[in-house]
Amino acid sequence: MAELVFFSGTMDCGKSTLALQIDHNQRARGREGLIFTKLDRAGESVLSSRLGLETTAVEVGDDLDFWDAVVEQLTAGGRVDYLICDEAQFYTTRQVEQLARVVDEMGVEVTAFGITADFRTELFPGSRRLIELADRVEVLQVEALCWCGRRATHNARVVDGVMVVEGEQVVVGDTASARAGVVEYEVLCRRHHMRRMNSRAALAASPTPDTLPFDLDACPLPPRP
Ligand SMILES: Nc1ncnc2c1ncn2[C@@H]1O[C@H](COP(=O)(O)OP(=O)(O)O)[C@@H](O)[C@H]1O
Ligand SMILES: Cc1cn([C@H]2C[C@H](O)[C@@H](COP(=O)(O)O)O2)c(=O)[nH]c1=O
Repeated sequence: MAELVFFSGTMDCGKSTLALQIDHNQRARGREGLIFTKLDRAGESVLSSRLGLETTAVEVGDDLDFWDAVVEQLTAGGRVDYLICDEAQFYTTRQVEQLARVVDEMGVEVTAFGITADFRTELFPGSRRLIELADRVEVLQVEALCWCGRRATHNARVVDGVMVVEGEQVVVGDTASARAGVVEYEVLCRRHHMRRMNSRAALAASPTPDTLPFDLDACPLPPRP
């Protein structure tokens, strides 16, 4: 029976890599599918992994209708066994509802991938609807790590080395950028996200440049805004 599955987690935990692997394995067995993405860092209509692999994909604009996209493919004589949907946090709630309908009424397997929450720890609309509707929500096996060694569970936005907690929900970016003024992201454990202690702040607070404060008491709480 077809399912709507949501692979969810922080940035940099291997979601796009898994999306490419699932597509590869399906194709290797003669199954045919459609690949979708939205606002991938590598550019329009590309699904890219930090491991260096990428593939072309359909760019999901706000007016794309998944039901219509599948019908169009079938009408043109194509087959659609599955959909791979990356960066699904950016999809609209209506689009996630269309995905559920594609599963239930067309029997097409839909696997979606996306970050759960934004830099303020608030759910993205697409992720919220996927959590509400998915048959299964899966956490990836590969652990992205906080600088302290704990499993990373949250995404921090960093500008010029400083963690920020205000701004637009959507700003495309990567987990490391050397360019000044450019938004970058760092994955953190909850403790360090709540303390607003990214790796740069931890380094500044450590007694020597080589020692990060693994002792939580050594991490000062930032002043309340
Ligand atoms: N040079 C590398 N060698 C081995 N693994 C790497 C390398 N660079 C990135 N990775 C792996 O790729 C993962 C990120 O994969 P990606 O699919 O781009 O993540 P996501 O889509 O979740 O943001 C990292 O967690 C790490 O395991
Ligand atoms: C936390 C957060 C992230 N984003 C953007 C940054 C990236 O372009 C994508 C996530 O991509 P990945 O393949 O999972 O690394 O989301 C954002 O726009 N807003 C945020 O708060």
